[in-house]
Amino acid sequence: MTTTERNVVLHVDDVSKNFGGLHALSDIDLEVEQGKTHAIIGPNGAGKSTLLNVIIGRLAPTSGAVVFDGQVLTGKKPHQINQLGVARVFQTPEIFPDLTVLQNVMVPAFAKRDGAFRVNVLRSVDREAALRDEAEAILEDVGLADRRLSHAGALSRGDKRRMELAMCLIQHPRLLLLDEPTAGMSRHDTNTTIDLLQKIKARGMTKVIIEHDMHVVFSLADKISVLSGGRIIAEGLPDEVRGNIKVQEAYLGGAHRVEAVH
Ligand SMILES: Nc1ncnc2c1ncn2[C@@H]1O[C@H](COP(=O)(O)OP(=O)(O)OP(=O)(O)O)[C@@H](O)[C@H]1O
Repeated sequence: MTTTERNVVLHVDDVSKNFGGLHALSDIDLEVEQGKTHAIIGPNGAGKSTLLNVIIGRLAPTSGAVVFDGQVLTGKKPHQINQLGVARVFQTPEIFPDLTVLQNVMVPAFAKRDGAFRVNVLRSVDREAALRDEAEAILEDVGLADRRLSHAGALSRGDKRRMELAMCLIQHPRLLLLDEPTAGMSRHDTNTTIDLLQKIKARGMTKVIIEHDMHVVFSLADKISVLSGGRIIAEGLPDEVRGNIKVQEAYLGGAHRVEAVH
């Protein structure tokens, strides 16, 4: 089947990234289909965050290119890539600690609309009742409605991550990149986030997710790519990857089975 028939929206084309003499990524090819959730797993230091940072323009690849929906992202700045409909949730949430939770969620919507953060953004925030209604609905979705008037800096780590997810969702991204979205969350909050991400999937949003928690991976992923030592060593449907002996060996040194990681 050709990539057009499969409706591939994100192509990572032969990407390598060196840090000095370290080959963090070598010859990475990845295809992500419209509306699917593609998980990237692998041991610590495998190159997962580096790959995500190359996709969003935070790092320039040493060679190769990233193409989203027919547009070459490589060489564009992160905010330009964001304008094309690509949003991301980082391992360490990037938030405005002195603003309220509600204001934090509204700011990215203005940034997307205006192309950049404006000095008068807070004045605009007050005028935009419709946007506030949407932000409140999204906060309801992520389970933070009752914290909407709290200062963002006062939130727990898990709540900050949910707020950052809300900051992404209000941009209505076509591609959402998630770097360990449930890190720091309790099992209950993790399951709530899985439910939310499944709901988003039902709306057709394409997602790339980096995750160590195999419960999250196997709950959400349509396809899994396994990175080890900067190379993709296996790729396929969750059941194919689960049973792949190379993955068992590389991912866990052969000590455990992938499905045993919780
Ligand atoms: N800015 C940098 N400068 C030098 N080396 C780096 C840089 N960023 C990452 N590396 C190295 O590149 C390799 C891949 O790192 P990366 O953070 O992408 O791995 P990862 O799979 O995301 O790991 P983890 O699961 O621990 O987050 C590691 O050896 C790391 O030390």
